[in-house]
Amino acid sequence: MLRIAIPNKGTLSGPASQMLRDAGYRQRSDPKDLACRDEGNNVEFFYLRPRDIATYVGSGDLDLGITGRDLLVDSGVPAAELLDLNFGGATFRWAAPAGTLTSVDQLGGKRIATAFPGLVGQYLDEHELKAEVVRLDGAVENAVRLGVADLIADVVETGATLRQAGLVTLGEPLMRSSAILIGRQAEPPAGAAQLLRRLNGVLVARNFVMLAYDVRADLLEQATGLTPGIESPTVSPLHREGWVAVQAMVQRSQVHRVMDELYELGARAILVTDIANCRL
Ligand SMILES: Nc1ncnc2c1ncn2[C@@H]1O[C@H](COP(=O)(O)OP(=O)(O)OP(=O)(O)O)[C@@H](O)[C@H]1O
Ligand SMILES: O=P(O)(O)OC[C@H]1O[C@H](OP(=O)(O)OP(=O)(O)O)[C@H](O)[C@@H]1O
Ligand SMILES: [Mg+2]
Repeated sequence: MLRIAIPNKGTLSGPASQMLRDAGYRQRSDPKDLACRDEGNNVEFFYLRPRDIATYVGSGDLDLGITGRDLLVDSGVPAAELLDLNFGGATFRWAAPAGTLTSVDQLGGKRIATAFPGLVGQYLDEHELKAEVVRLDGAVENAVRLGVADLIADVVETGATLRQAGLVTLGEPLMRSSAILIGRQAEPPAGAAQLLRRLNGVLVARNFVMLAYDVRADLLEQATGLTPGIESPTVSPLHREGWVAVQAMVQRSQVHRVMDELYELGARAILVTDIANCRL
């Protein structure tokens, strides 16, 4: 039975369970449950702190896990990223009170508050900078005004927490994070192929829609140029002489532009449908 670690609390917890549900797996019904067996799919889920998940997967005690890329790097555990799950996106950034620091070259000798000392330490080593890392558990944005640090390094999603604390970001992000599926090594463990196929199916279903339209046959080349699909568009004859029906997958983020361009070309009956799931 495949044993998979997923976040029990926090930002990644709900979306991770939802993605697994969308992929056809059973999930806990009580948020206090710490494990859930899905006999039909031969999988058991263990609900753990996202920060601890790399430890269980890196040691080989669990086969796979869902955690944040920043948490994996921070842990220092040599586990491998198998798949970007495309939720829980955030950057990890330096921030300081406005008007104090202007460049990351000034980090040397400063006190840096963070809940990610591994990630920050790695950056400082790589850039041959010496600074004091003040390890905190959370609410890191308070550290500067309370006097324990000169700047912070923390997760930034909307930037609202930084603004409220009077902090501004400094330099480029240390990293861009999102939820990822991790394994002990780059080669997925035995029995993981079905899970990976299903998760990829959910990712594609979320990112693409199915577009269908009718177009004059002499405009088909131009129309399919706008909707090349993933492999190739499906073209079917229409009862109406000289017209064809086309179906193709289109990126959800592009669909309105593509519909406008198809309409201008002369396509009609342009319909968009959500894809519930797929295997490509
Ligand atoms: N707005 C956000 N706040 C915190 N973490 C976020 C946010 N958006 C994405 N993440 C990601 O979620 C992971 C942190 O999750 P974790 O559960 O450890 O903290 P949390 O969601 O802040 O919960 P808590 O602090 O209440 O324990 C990291 O990978 C981080 O990049
Ligand atoms: O850019 P934003 O959208 O404001 O989000 C980022 C903030 O949210 C998280 O804090 P959380 O609420 O989890 O509190 P914590 O610091 O105690 O973990 C994170 O640690 C940042 O402080
Ligand atoms: Mg938090």
